[in-house]
Amino acid sequence: MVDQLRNFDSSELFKKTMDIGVNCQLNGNCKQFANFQMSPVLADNKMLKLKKSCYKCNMTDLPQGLQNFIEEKARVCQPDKIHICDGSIEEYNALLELLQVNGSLQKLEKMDDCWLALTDPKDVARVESRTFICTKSMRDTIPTPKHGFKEVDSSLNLRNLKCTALGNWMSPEDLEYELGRRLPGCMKGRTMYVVPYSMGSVGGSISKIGVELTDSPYVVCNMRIMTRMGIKILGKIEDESVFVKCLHTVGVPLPTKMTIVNNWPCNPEMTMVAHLPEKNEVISFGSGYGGNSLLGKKCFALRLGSIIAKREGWMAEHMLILGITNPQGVKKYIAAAFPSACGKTNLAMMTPSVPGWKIECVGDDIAWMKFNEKGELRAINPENGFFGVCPGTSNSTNPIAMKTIQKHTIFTNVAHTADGEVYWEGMDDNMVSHGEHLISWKGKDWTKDSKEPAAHPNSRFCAPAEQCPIIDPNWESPEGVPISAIIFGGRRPQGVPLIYEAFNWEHGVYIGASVKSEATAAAEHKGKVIMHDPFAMRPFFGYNFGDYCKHWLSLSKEGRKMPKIFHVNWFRKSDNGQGSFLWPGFGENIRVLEWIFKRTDGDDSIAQKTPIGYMPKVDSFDMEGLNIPVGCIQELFSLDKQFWLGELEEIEKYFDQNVNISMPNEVLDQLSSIRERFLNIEFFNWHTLFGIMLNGKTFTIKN
Ligand SMILES: Nc1nc2c(ncn2[C@@H]2O[C@H](COP(=O)(O)OP(=O)(O)OP(=O)(O)O)[C@@H](O)[C@H]2O)c(=O)[nH]1
Ligand SMILES: O=C([O-])CC(=O)C(=O)O
Ligand SMILES: [Mn+2]
Repeated sequence: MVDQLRNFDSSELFKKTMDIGVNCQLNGNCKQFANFQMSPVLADNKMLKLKKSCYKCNMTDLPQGLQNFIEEKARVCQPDKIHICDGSIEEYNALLELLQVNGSLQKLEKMDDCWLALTDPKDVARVESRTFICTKSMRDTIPTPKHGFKEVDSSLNLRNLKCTALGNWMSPEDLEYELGRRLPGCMKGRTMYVVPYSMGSVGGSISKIGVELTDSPYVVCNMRIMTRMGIKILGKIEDESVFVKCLHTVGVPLPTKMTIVNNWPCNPEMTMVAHLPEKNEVISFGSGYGGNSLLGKKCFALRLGSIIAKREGWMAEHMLILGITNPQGVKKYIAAAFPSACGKTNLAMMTPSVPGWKIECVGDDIAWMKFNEKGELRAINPENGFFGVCPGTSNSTNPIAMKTIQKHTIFTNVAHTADGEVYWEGMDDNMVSHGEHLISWKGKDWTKDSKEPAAHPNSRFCAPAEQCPIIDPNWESPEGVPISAIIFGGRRPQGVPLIYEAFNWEHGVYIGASVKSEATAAAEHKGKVIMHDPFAMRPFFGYNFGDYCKHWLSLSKEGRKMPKIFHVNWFRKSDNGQGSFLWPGFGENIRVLEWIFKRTDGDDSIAQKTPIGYMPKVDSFDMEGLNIPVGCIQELFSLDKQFWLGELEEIEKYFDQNVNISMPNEVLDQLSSIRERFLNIEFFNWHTLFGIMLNGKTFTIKN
């Protein structure tokens, strides 16, 4: 029977009716085999029971462009079966059951329709070193570094990959070679799922369509949460040019001699995530995790998205979007870009500590933003769910996220209790009675005395956005919400104050270009080094960063209401970056948003000029009820001249070496102006409530 399956001619398949989701009897007829979903582990003739009334689709009725795409990839990847996803709840449940039967998912019995996947420990985060863009001209993708490319380890198995601090590039010829030794037969023994999806509400003016072919039912289930997925999308595909073509495979054809760990097939030695902007295509091989496999997210919405956005004059950014309402009932929207695992989900779902203020969530990771004909910047969240970091999420830090993830959620790499509840580092103690033993993300017995963490630092929840108790009423608005402010930020243990504001758009572009942050667990980086992460987009640029800066600069035009640009830092530490966080963060961040809110109203009485931008003035910053020592407040707002001169020198060197001749002069001019202002400090009014450190001296000047 299996042999029969192997031998079917995929082109035959396309002449047949794709009758999906209907109970079929196994009768050994290849033609019919092609036509339905069956679990490979249910070979005892127990059919996966899909309820009636699922989508019935004649393959030849599918849009021609889609038929061509499926056929082309099926010929190469040679799946045993093809399943066109209808996106129904019946299909979702059947896939969850399939994953449960084959041991890739466990049901979390104490929760409502919640599931746990434990991955192969080799496949736990995005692999930036194996992620690249393929264009004819290298210059389109990356700036040429002044002192040559990074050395590429031959163990990557990526021929002639050109690696830089601002992205990786491969030529079409080399890509062809690499695909040639990966794709042929890569889906043997598996089902190829066809996942049509929309980024943004279906039919919205900023929305776009993608189709992901994947051999991972785990990916299908997560895509159903993260995107609008299923047959409702098919009607939107008129021709080939309107959808982004995504191909994903775990890279483990069956039968296999490879050791499969945790029933999580993956192929780390051969993993690659390739983007082909000239073909509107993404090809991801070997990893099942997060941004490597849910191709609508980073690959489409950010990397290809940023290219499309540049071409069409809009922006695709790694930003949360929130609605903020003041005690008088005035509402605004703010977008914020922080690098991975630096607090976007937390800010987007914040519970304000100051009474009277309200936060509502539009999105927690990605924003697509476009100026409308009135000159307003309108933003949509192209996603449909949250793929959020678990560790650190608790009823005290992010109660809204905790409420969001109690049902219909897929968890990956968290710990769990014997009776089926989730657990991770930083979760409220009363969620799980301690002393009780847990099972760690590695599937081992775990107690609080264990040396290894219970959950992987990059463990994630995947939950439908509509479950968020503070989801914004306009979160699916097709024309998007109006953006009044853009915030940049990162983890800066030293030197960078809690909040400052750009003098103008060009200065804001410089601030975005100079974002730096301590490395986190969201990618493969080791240790706590401070890395450059311009616009929080370094791993996600689809094209040359110099051109990206030019694009941002070009957005400021007559007649447009340009949002004000800010920089925040929740992560400054005492003792020159060695001690504890100075700022309580989380719900207290509302105090910073309050200042930003007032600034977008044009309140000049609350700001003063410093060399790096506007900062809060005496008494303008709401400190009431904040229980932290005055010394901490002073340190949070202090500006150290030597630190900043060093910082500017380092950024200048980074631009010079890595962006080189691609960097627009406007950005470099901003850097020179900041240095100039530091060297001529008397130009500024230095009086602040908090005191400013200059040359190591502290001036605390009362107004
Ligand atoms: N100290 C402090 N930690 C924070 C704050 N906000 C978030 N964190 C922690 O930072 C980690 C990541 O936060 P997230 O909100 O999930 O980060 P993200 O930017 O959405 O991450 P990605 O999904 O990877 O893009 C969690 O452990 C949080 O608890 C804050 O204001 N202060
Ligand atoms: O892409 C991922 O795996 C998760 C994510 O949001 C990020 O890393 O920023
Ligand atoms: Mn992210």
